[in-house]
Amino acid sequence: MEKQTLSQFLLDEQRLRGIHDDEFVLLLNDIATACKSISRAVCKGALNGVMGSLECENIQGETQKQLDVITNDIFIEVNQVAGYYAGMASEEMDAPYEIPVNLRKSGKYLLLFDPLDGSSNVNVNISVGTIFSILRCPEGVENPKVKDYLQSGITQVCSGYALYGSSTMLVITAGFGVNGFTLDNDVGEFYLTHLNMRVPEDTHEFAINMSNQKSWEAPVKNYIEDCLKGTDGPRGKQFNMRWVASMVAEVHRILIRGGIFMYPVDSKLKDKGGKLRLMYEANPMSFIIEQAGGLSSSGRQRIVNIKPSGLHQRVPVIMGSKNEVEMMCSYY
Ligand SMILES: O=P(O)(O)OC[C@H]1O[C@](O)(COP(=O)(O)O)[C@@H](O)[C@@H]1O
Ligand SMILES: [Mg+2]
Ligand SMILES: [Mg+2]
Repeated sequence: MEKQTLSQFLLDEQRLRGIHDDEFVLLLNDIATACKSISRAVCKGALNGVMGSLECENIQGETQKQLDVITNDIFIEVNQVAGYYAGMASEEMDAPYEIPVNLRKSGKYLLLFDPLDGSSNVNVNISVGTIFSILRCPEGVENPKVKDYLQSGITQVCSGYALYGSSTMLVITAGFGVNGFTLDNDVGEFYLTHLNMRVPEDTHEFAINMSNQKSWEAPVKNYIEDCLKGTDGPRGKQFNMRWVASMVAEVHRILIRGGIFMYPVDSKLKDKGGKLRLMYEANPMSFIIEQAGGLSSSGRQRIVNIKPSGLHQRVPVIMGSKNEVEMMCSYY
């Protein structure tokens, strides 16, 4: 079988379907480059001396940067050079990052990202990832402010994630289905390995942090209770459970074999609105899941319809196999 690189795939889509402009193809290549670089940093693990989750001193007494910060810097550095973005916002930065004036060119887009998702897993060698979302910069805005980023998920031009697991994968959507690419480390290229990914409509596997059970809202409690009753309960089937504590790994599993992923609001999170961030996690992953035929909801509304009120806003998240998400939401 002929292997197709990410660039070849994007150029083919551009030529055959006329769906991307040159700038967009180049911009996705930069995202891929940043993810390759992060993959190297993550894979080096303790050899890089950056496994700690807090700033700490290495054996030479030098202050080490935590991997969250290193991956954030990589993402900015690689993606700002070409000048396609008017600005960037990250889970790791309080305020939007302003692109230096000498690097600003067309500046058509805004880039939002979670550079290291599942970071609590990094020093125990469990899969982590990077999540990104691309929005259009409002017309005529050269130096975007927070309000310019506060666009509903439905307006995303593109979103995706990189998963640093047993292999490194890049999974993207630009609103025309979802495609997955696997990094060939020998060549340093992402190759198309998962064409037109689809989430199976039914599942008997849920993912939720069960340790929060006593703090959940009634609909979540009732839904999980019914799942746990197995073949004798109202669902009439035995459920399996997974919890990696890396949203990227969880969503990837669901894309491959179906499932439902939930991080609902609970009494501990009520003041914050939820655990996961709308702009950096919930929206980009919802775009992917919906483009693959799944559903994504806060329990009360479609996530991509939420009008953001803040850059770091948090929301409840329920996403995955269509029929199971519909069933879960019916408990609300
Ligand atoms: O440790 P918990 O409460 O189970 O939370 C796990 C969730 O938190 C996250 O790790 C949050 O992401 P960050 O690591 O980017 O902060 C998700 O990936 C994951 O689903
Ligand atoms: Mg995250
Ligand atoms: Mg993170």
